[in-house]
Order: sequence, then structure tokens, then C-alpha cells
Amino acid sequence: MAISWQEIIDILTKYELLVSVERPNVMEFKAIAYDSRKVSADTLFFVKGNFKPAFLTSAIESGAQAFVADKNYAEGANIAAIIVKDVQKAMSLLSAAFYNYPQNDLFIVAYTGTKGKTTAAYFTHEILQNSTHGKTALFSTIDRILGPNEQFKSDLSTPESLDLFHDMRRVVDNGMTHLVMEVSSQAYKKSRVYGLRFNVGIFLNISPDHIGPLEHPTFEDYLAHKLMLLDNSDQVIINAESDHFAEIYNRAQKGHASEDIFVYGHKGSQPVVNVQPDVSFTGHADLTRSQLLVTAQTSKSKKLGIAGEYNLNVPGDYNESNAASVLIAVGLAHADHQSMVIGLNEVTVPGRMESFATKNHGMVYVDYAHNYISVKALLSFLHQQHPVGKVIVVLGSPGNKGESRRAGFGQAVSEEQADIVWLTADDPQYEDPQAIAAEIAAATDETVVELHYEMDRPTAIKKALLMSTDDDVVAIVGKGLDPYQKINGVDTPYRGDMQVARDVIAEIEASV
Ligand SMILES: CC(=O)N[C@H]1[C@@H](OP(=O)(O)OP(=O)(O)OC[C@H]2O[C@@H](n3ccc(=O)[nH]c3=O)[C@H](O)[C@@H]2O)O[C@H](CO)[C@@H](O)[C@@H]1O[C@H](C)C(=O)N[C@@H](C)C(=O)N[C@H](CCC(=O)O)C(=O)O
Ligand SMILES: Nc1ncnc2c1ncn2[C@@H]1O[C@H](COP(=O)(O)OP(=O)(O)OP(=O)(O)O)[C@@H](O)[C@H]1O
Repeated sequence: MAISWQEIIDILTKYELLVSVERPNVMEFKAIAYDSRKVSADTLFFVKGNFKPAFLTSAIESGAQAFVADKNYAEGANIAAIIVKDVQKAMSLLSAAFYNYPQNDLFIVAYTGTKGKTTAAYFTHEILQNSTHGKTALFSTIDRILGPNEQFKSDLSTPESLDLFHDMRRVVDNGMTHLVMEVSSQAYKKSRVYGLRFNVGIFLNISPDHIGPLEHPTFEDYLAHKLMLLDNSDQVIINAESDHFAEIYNRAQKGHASEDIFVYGHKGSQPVVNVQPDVSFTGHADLTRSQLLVTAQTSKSKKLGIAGEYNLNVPGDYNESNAASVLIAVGLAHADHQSMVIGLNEVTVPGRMESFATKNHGMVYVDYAHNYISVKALLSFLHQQHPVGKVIVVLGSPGNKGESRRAGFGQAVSEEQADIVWLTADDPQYEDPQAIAAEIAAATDETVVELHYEMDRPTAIKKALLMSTDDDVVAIVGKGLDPYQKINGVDTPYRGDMQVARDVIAEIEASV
């Protein structure tokens, strides 16, 4: 892989990003990097984010031949400099060029939404793996699967642009033909996907989340960045039952013919604007799976071959809605019907709605629900499934992140009438978990919900399980399969909620 000086200048000029060049003396770059620790000979280095000038010094020592930045740096006075209006946008465009536009060789399905991105991405990956005979890659919050023998844990839902195009190139070189990915609002805010076009973009839902000093200043800013996926996708799929549907639909209409917009919703759901859903569904869930009946309502959706009955291996009525969007997406990717049926029947999503039955302490669920909309959806489902017993919840909220979630948790457990809530630590970071718990409590209606406090997470899980009887359900929410707790900037190893719960139950059962 390589990129020439002239190609760089041409791209930056075309996108009106170039401000000035200094000391142009390099013909071609053999590597690109934004981290000084990853610089080798002949590297083009991007200066971005919370950058310290000492990083540039160390990049030059390691072989950087030029740097791209929003401003000039004295530390870079001996190498070529390319000054741009927006280094994140420049990095995305130049990374795509450096890796020779791998997106041109892939059918890319991209999900955005407050909740369900990872789940829907896994459903889609499972189906497309069947229909493409193993040639589908996945970039999700949990894992990045670049090919049959290349898979690793993700750091971000949507990778930094340079990493994204690097990994996409690996995907193409591994012989993959399809890619399923999550596109977070941060990805657009930080221009990680700037210039990238998707074949299909899906807008699952929106509700207040990720609002705080490090993410989005306001809900409007959050929504604005999520809507950008619609502008950058050839065909779009929209949930008729999402909040702000009118705004989402209007935005889709701006850039798409009606043939390229697909709307889905529960049978009988009526969006606020007068739009007939293209695909409707009814579902019936039990504790471990759902039955789904999907109907194509319009001529364009009838061509997708998705109408029919499905068994969905992951419970939760909201997952029926996720599955409906997935079926449209895979239909647009030309998956065959049999692959759809098999894929939904067999799919699992790590840390989402994982459960096990105990002998005397009811059902245990571990779920990644970690904001108002997801805790509310989860509790509503558990109440439907457990009309008799108590719903006991263990939860906390992270420190220095998504501060608005705390009130959201209090509101969700009150509205859905959780019987008992154990407030505990999530990823407290630099905050006091007890103070975070007090904020959740302040938003909780304690005439409805019985609150308990235990800041040691394994102990909170143990106390919740000990009080649970055979009819009850214990939902441990917020961390899914996370193998660590973030405490004071350190990823402190943690057994994981499921393992803790299994260990506690084994201990209890061994002692009776
Ligand atoms: C606020 C934000 O978006 N921050 C991201 C951003 O940070 P940054 O550019 O400031 O980078 P930094 O880590 O502070 O370091 C500054 C620069 O110095 C470089 N450096 C650093 C050390 C060194 O020795 N040498 C060196 O050159 C770094 O490589 C970097 O280029 O770029 C980094 C990668 O280059 C990301 O890891 C980081 O994400 C942070 C950690 C993060 O957690 N972001 C969250 C909010 C996020 O993006 N979440 C969304 C999901 C949310 C949703 O569902 O909507 C996601 O897509 O994951
Ligand atoms: N469509 C939905 N509506 C409401 N809640 C949902 C929906 N889909 C999933 N959930 C809940 O949200 C949790 C997280 O789901 P998932 O990881 O798929 O979402 P996500 O959009 O990737 O989240 P994040 O961006 O926070 O990683 C699930 O464990 C489940 O409790």
C-alpha cells in the first residue's frame, strides 16, 4: 500500500480541506499512522485529538516523513507539513485512498440507533454468513471479524477512520464480499466514516443517550449525527415506531427515491406521518426465543423474499423489531430465504439476553441494557414473561460518561415497576459509585421500587440472587460480558456478570 504526495494534494484540494503545504520533499508514503508508537519508515503522520507535541517528536524519531495537522508545530519544523481545515476528515479520505478504496469491493450494511446496533449487526452477520458461504465480515462493539481466521475484540463501536480502512482492506484481501458494521453518532461527529458510502443504512431508533461533556452536548447534536447515516447510504431502512420518525423519514426522503426507502413496524403501527410500512411483523416471545411472522406490504418489499415465519433464537420483543430491520437489509443484500430462516433460528449475541435457570432462585438474565430505552424494554419484557414472581434488578451507571443515563435508569425502573433494585458499581472510573447510585435513586420512585445499595458488584449480585425465589427473575444489567470494570482509568479484571452469577448459584446449590 502507498500514497503519493500528488494524490494527497489532489484529494485535499477536491474536498476543499487544504490550507497550506510546507517543505514538500516526499514523493510517496509507504505507511500512515496517527499514533507515534506505530510509526515506521516513510510514514505520513496525522496529528489529531488530545495531542501532545512530544508525540510528533517521537513520530519523527521513528521515521515520519511528513505530518498532516490543523495547525503548524515547531516540533515538526524539519519535515514536510500539510496543514488542513479538518484533520479527521483528511485522515478518513487519505486512509481510504492509501488502502485503495476497499469499500468498492464490499457490499456494506451499516446500523445506527440508540439501541440494537450490535444485536442487529450479529443477526445480519449470521444470515449473510449463510448466504455468502462464510464471506461476511463484522465490525461491531464486541468483535471485529475480518475473515475466517482473523478476529479480535473491538475497542470502539466504529473504529478510527485509519483503522477502519486498514481493516476493510484486510477484509477484502481475506476474500470477503460483505461487511456488516455499526456506525455510532461519535463516528460521524469525529469524521471516522467521512467520505464512506454504505449500500444499506438502517436507522433503528433514537432516544436520549450519550449526552455529556465527552460525547454530545445536546440531544439535537446526537440526533443530527445519527441522521447523517441516511445521507451516506444508497438504500435506507427506518423503524416506523422510532421517536422522531417524521424527522428521520423527511431526511431519508431528501436524498432518496421512495423505491430506496423501506419502513418497518409492528402490524397495525401507524407512524406519525402518513406512511404505510413496507414490512410489518407480529411476534410472540417466550423466555428463550420468539416466533416472528413477517408480511411484505408493498411491491418493492415483496421482491425481497422475506415474508414468512421465523424462529428467533434471542428473546425480547424489541429483538423482533431488530429482526424485521435485519430481514429487509439482508433482502437488499440478496440473501436467500433459507439463510434468513436458519440465521435467525441459530443466532446468539454475546452478553445480550443471556440466561440460565436455577433450581430454587428463579431465572437469571445478563443483559447489556445500559440506558433508559433498553432498561425499560427489558423490564417490560420480563414482567410480561413473569406475571407472578418479582423482578429483581442489579444495576449501576458508569462514571465520567453518559451522565444522563442515571436519571434514565431511575425513570425506567419506576415506570416499569421493578420490584427490587440493587444499586451497585458499573464502570465508576474517577467517580464515587455511591454518589452515582444516589443520582439514580433521586430519579427513582421509591413508593414503587424497593432500593438496596451494595457497591461491590459481585456481592450485589450475590445478595440479589439470595433473596430471589423460584418464581422470580434476577436481571443483571449494564455490562453484558465485559471482562473488566473501569476504575480510576484502569481496566480492572472482572469475572463477568454471567460467571459471577453462575459461581454464586453453584455455591448456594452446593451448600444445600
Ligand atoms: C472523544 C473521542 O472520540 N475520543 C476518541 C479519539 O481520541 P483522541 O483523538 O483525542 O485521541 P487520544 O487517545 O486522546 O490521543 C490523541 C492523539 O495522540 C496520539 N498519541 C497518543 C499517545 C502517544 O504516545 N502517541 C500518540 O501519538 C493518539 O494516537 C491520538 O491520535 O480517538 C481515539 C482513537 O484514535 C479514540 O480511542 C477516542 O475514543 C474514546 C476512547 C472513546 O471512548 N470514545 C467513545 C465516546 C466513542 O467513540 N464511542 C462510540 C460509541 C458510542 C455510541 O454508541 O454512540 C464508538 O464508536 O465506540
Ligand atoms: N430495539 C431495541 N429497543 C430497545 N432496547 C433494545 C433494542 N435492541 C436491544 N435493546 C437492549 O439494549 C441492549 C444493548 O443492545 P445492543 O448492544 O444491540 O445495542 P447497541 O445499539 O449496540 O448499544 P451501544 O451503542 O450502547 O453499544 C440489549 O442488551 C437490550 O437490552
